[in-house]
Amino acid sequence: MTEIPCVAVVGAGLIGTSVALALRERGTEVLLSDRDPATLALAIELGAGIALPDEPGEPVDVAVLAVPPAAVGRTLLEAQKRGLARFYTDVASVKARPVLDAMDLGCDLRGYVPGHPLAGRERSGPTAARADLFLGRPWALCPTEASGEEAVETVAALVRACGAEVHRVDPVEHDQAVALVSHGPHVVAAAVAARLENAPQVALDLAGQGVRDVTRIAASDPGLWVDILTANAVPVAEVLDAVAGDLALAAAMLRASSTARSDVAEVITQKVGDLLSRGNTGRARIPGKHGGRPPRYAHVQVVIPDSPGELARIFEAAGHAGVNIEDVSIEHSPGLPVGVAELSVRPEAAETLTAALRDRGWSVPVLS
Ligand SMILES: NC(=O)C1=CN([C@@H]2O[C@H](COP(=O)(O)OP(=O)(O)OC[C@H]3O[C@@H](n4cnc5c(N)ncnc54)[C@H](O)[C@@H]3O)[C@@H](O)[C@H]2O)C=CC1
Ligand SMILES: O=C(O)C(=O)Cc1ccc(O)cc1
Repeated sequence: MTEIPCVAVVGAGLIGTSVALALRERGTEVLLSDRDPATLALAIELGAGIALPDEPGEPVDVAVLAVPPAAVGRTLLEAQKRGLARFYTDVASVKARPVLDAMDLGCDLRGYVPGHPLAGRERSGPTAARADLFLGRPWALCPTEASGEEAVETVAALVRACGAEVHRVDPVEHDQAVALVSHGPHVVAAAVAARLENAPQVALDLAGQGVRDVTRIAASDPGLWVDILTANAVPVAEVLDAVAGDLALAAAMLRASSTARSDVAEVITQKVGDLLSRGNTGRARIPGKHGGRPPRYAHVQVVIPDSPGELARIFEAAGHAGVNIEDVSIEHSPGLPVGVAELSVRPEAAETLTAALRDRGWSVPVLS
């Protein structure tokens, strides 16, 4: 496997810091930069690497440009001007536009291998970064005709070092594909969530897991996403037109069914059923078990009363049991006297933690 001893990451946000943390775990030296000094300081504090010196030095093996799509071309040009790296890649969610920008700006394309990890989160910045973000996830590499073979091999080795799987795709084909599986769904999630903006409190109180699942990505940074969507405008518009067509038909059928004779209403609702069945088929085609992310942590769920200090007591109990809590999230429905804390721990510690919490009287459901 190609060795990558030293990498530079330009843009120390969610993706840049996650790449840096993943590579640090493998012993790679990482030099970080960000135009925002506070972001850079935070990424360094999190152990993602050290600051890239202002003065140019020896080129690193690979520079990862983890900036918004519209900034990729210029960032590549500046990095190449200072001789930052032997090879360059980016992580932008669109590929054709940054490649065109790089060409227009006169960048050297031989060492540049455009890339895109299909893994992310609805949060931005280094504090949301995770070393395991890319484990088992697809990562598109879209070499241009100018990309050299050594550049492609070295960037592919970096992707694998992050735990991801390389998929070589043409940039235009990539953009059409992600319009369907990422960018279109993002706008649909935002449109569903936007319905809740002025929703009555009673509706919000009744919100269950379904609406949370459908709208999770609607919590993402609008500024970044406007950049992504406008850089992939036509393919995304085509997906949205198709979704809008299905929705318009469903709405028309439902409205007609409410006033139609029962035999006609049955035919009409069948049309709605057809859409739901097509949805079942499409959903089943998404790679699941085999294409999914292998679990790194076990999750222990604890039912917690909504009272001050309860979470602190759980952490204390975990500490007494010698278990380190790697992550925690809390699911809480307003108005209910209890919530559920999900504690992420190393798999070998899950049993100890479960026993310790049950001993102290907490309810720890068995997870299937
Ligand atoms: N958010 C996600 O889930 C995913 C994002 N991406 C792509 O990764 C890239 C970065 O996105 P995130 O990490 O989510 O955003 P982020 O907002 O967390 O991080 C971007 C960082 O780049 C810095 N930056 C912006 N322009 C810069 C410049 N010219 N020079 C140096 N630093 C600069 C910002 O200060 C910020 O810290 C984008 O191109 C995005 O399309 C790819 C996969 C998933
Ligand atoms: O949060 C999620 O599940 C995502 O799917 C995030 C995401 C956002 C942008 C990308 O280009 C790729 C992945």
